[in-house]
Amino acid sequence: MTTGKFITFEGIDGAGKSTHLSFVAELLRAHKKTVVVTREPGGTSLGEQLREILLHEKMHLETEALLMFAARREHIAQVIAPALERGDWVISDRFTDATFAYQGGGRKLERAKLEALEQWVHPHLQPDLTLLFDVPLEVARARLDATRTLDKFEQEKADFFAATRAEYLRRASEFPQRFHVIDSTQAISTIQEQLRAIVAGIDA
Ligand SMILES: Nc1ncnc2c1ncn2[C@@H]1O[C@H](COP(=O)(O)OP(=O)(O)O)[C@@H](O)[C@H]1O
Ligand SMILES: Cc1cn([C@H]2C[C@H](O)[C@@H](COP(=O)(O)OP(=O)(O)O)O2)c(=O)[nH]c1=O
Repeated sequence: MTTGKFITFEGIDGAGKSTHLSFVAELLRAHKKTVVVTREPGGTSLGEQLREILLHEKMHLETEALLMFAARREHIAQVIAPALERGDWVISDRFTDATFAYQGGGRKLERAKLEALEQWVHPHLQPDLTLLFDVPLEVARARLDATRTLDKFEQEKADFFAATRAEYLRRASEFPQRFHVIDSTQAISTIQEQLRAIVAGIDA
């Protein structure tokens, strides 16, 4: 049976990943794929309720990591795994790399604890492709300030985002076969051309 492919979008807040999500979904639809677009934390009714809590309430660092993985467990069971089994393609706005980057890099939770949760929640599932939208912190911050009211994570300071970005880049070099790092300071149209080539490659 053909199974679909699993694509994740990652980057620090304001890097520009949401800007490119629907573009990639449309590219895949043009390649005759059935595409499911979803997000984390969220993607299910329970997950969206957990998202509200995660984005707005202060909590212990480990509670935050556990709730991210609890929402993810539900997301995989209800949305991601069934879609891939049907042969659909899944695009998720963030997945487990975000927990390593934000709770691990940004908040300094030990990597071994996150690896244990990852092994528990999805021992056999990894994205086929992870698009990491990378920008310097000042660029991300300026984009956020220009556009929206900031949630709990977006209000964090520069050193938090520096550590989050560094952990994303470290993971990109640890898993080069699935990561594509995109220089998100480039013009949107230039990035779209790169995405077109990447999507053509993964569908080959
Ligand atoms: N390459 C780019 N050049 C200039 N502005 C951009 C670029 N990518 C995104 N933006 C703008 O930056 C802001 C944040 O982008 P968004 O996609 O919401 O970021 P994210 O989802 O990564 O937090 C938006 O106003 C968007 O239009
Ligand atoms: C999935 C995930 C997200 N997050 C954070 C990153 C973001 O600041 C926030 C929500 O992500 P996101 O949906 O990218 O926010 P927005 O729609 O405002 O661009 O949750 C974590 O800290 N850990 C995780 O595992």
